[in-house]
Amino acid sequence: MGDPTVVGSKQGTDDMMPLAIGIDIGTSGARAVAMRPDFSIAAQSTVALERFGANGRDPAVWWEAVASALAELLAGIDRAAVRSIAVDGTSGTLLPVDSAGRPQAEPLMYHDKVSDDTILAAVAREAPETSAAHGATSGLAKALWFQRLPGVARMLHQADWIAGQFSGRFDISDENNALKTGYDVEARRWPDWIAATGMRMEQLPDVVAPGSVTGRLTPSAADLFGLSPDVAVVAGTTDGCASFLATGAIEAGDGVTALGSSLTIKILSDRPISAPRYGIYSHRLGDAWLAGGASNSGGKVLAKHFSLARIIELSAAIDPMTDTGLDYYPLGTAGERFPIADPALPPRLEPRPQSEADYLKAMLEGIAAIEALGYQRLAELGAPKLTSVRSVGGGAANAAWTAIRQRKLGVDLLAAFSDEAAAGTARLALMGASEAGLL
Ligand SMILES: Nc1ncnc2c1ncn2[C@@H]1O[C@H](COP(=O)(O)OP(=O)(O)O)[C@@H](O)[C@H]1O
Ligand SMILES: O=C(CO)[C@H](O)[C@H](O)COP(=O)(O)O
Repeated sequence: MGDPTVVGSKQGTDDMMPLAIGIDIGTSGARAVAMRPDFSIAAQSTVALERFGANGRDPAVWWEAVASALAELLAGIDRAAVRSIAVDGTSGTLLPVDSAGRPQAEPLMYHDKVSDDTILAAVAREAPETSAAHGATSGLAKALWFQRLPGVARMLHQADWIAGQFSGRFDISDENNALKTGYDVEARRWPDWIAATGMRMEQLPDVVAPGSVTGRLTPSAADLFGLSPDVAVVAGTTDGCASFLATGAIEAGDGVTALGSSLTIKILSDRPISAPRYGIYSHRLGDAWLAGGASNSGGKVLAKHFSLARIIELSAAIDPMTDTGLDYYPLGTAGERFPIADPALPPRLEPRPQSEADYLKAMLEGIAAIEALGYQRLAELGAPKLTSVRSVGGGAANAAWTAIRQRKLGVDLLAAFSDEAAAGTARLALMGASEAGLL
């Protein structure tokens, strides 16, 4: 992916270097990053979804937020320098569209569950033990649910649909988004067992590697943003993979922990590791693999008990070098995906100490223990030895938590090149522009 140490963040229009744009459509908003070929960031922008209404599951709201973030980004750079655009989105969010890309139902978001027993039984029966398509939140379960609707031509992931607004293509996805919909990333095709679940194969999107060019801007998208119709649209990825790429981690054994609303960990591996019994799956990136999983623990649990201001205030009073010994497993509600896959796992947040700072500290310790267990499970299953961890997400800024994690993980915690998923996706946009000879 190039040398992540070549950095230098400069805002403005003072150079004529070509630019690639990465767009991240996430749980709370849309972000855009313009990146130069040396991976330095020329400009970035953020727009909250709520600016366009409270319904974060309305594709029209996603697009308004993306269009607004892109317009803001383009106002600060030379539009003629833009060569390519790629998009990442929440992993496992699916929507059914007609042949013109019009949504045929409200999307099912990444955390939505399909509760139809026939669908879940069909996937459980047909999917190989190692498939990431198992479970009620999988993309495949959602596709099987949606295919009952009339008028559906294709199932698209959130990132595919946004990219389609740029390219006019509503029939294509990337290997990372397709993983949880059952795509076989080792054989690089939709496997035959999917048809046996009852899925209409023609409704699944074509799949290409992240970073491949899928088309050019439509004349209307080019007009809307004042960009050349030669700008390449490049296959993107999931938000989790994009966050990994943004950090600049490139060596086998490099780990990345995302301390956002949830806790996601990934390690760069020379082989895929798949163990749905622990919620572990592997995304493919070229000939390397991002092995890991996502826990339901994380910042959302902290936010249930403390305001952000209180977290910051209390964290300053925490001594990270001692342990409370409370052994919490912080969850918002019962149910965990990784490193323990148990839909009924209860939260463990007792006994409650008198001091509020100790209560927060015990939660931070508990989340750090889940993170350490996650990396340990990956090692047990054959992942390379963990050599370092880079951190992204809101919790990465908490110094007391970082010190607690350092003790529990026992490896160097390194600075991330960027903690914006959009910067990881901009790297894919650069790959595509390079492939198309546009740099
Ligand atoms: N200083 C902090 N210490 C601990 N947690 C924090 C801190 N700042 C933010 N958070 C947590 O990070 C989460 C937001 O992180 P972010 O990466 O923006 O989330 P998202 O996954 O929704 O994109 C919130 O749930 C919040 O509780
Ligand atoms: O919880 C999520 C929603 O933001 C993440 O998308 C997800 O857990 C990470 O998935 P992946 O590893 O496939 O990128």
